Amino acid sequence: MLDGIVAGVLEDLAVRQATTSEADLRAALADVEPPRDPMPHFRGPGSSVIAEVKRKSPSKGALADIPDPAALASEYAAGGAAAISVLTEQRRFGGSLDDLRAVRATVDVPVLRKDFIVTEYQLLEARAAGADLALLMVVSLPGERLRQLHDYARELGLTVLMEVHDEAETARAVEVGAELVGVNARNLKTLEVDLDVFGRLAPLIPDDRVKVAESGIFGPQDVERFVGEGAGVVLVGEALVKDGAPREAVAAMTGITR
Ligand SMILES: O=C(O)c1ccccc1NCC(=O)[C@H](O)[C@H](O)COP(=O)(O)O
Repeated sequence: MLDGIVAGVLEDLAVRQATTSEADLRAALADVEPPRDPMPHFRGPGSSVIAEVKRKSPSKGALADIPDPAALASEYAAGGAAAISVLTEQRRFGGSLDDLRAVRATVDVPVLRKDFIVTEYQLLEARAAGADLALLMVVSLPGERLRQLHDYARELGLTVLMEVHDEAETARAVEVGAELVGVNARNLKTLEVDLDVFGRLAPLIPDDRVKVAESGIFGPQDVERFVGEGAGVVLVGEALVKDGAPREAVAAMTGITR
């Protein structure tokens, strides 16, 4: 599954690279607002929510139309979301960098580019589109590539959300110095969701890092569980895009303490 997604991402990337050079993106950086730092909020008391704009997914198919991603993001922000995640992958998730631009221009909170990032170009593209954070998935970045992309993202001023799903990936994320470590309950190879993964991996992440619980979160009771296991932040997609009252749904998951 993951290999297929990344192959499609690389094909689409080649098309964009043919029309927009790295030099063009670098020039565009001059006109972009400076990055917003999510870490002070993430380190504050109680649970922070990263609320996701997600139209469809390989595991669940169509989730929500979302004709106006900026309007949905505004509702999330009004509910107290600490950051907005925008899935920019097009083929499987129906997202785009235009979604990210629209969201970033509308909300005041930091915005995450959620995509399958395996090249420096994609990081440059993210920042040029206004992203404040970028996702790096340890599983997709072998050897030195993880450190190289992490360091490059930091040079661009991006906060890295480094995603792991097992013990070996967690050790690599910690070793690289990731400040924000996301434990994805979803196995991206099988798409199975196992909510016990966070409790298993969280003790392997030093307490000076911020721990993010990702995927399969459907309400405050799930957030309470993950906060109890050490999460400072939860990342929620499906439950929020399908909720008729996203502002209230975010508010109910925000500020939960141990
Ligand atoms: O969501 C999927 O089916 C998926 C499949 C393959 C790779 C990534 C996938 N999702 C990305 C995410 O990590 C989630 O969108 C995010 O954690 C929110 O999950 P959820 O709250 O369960 O929608």
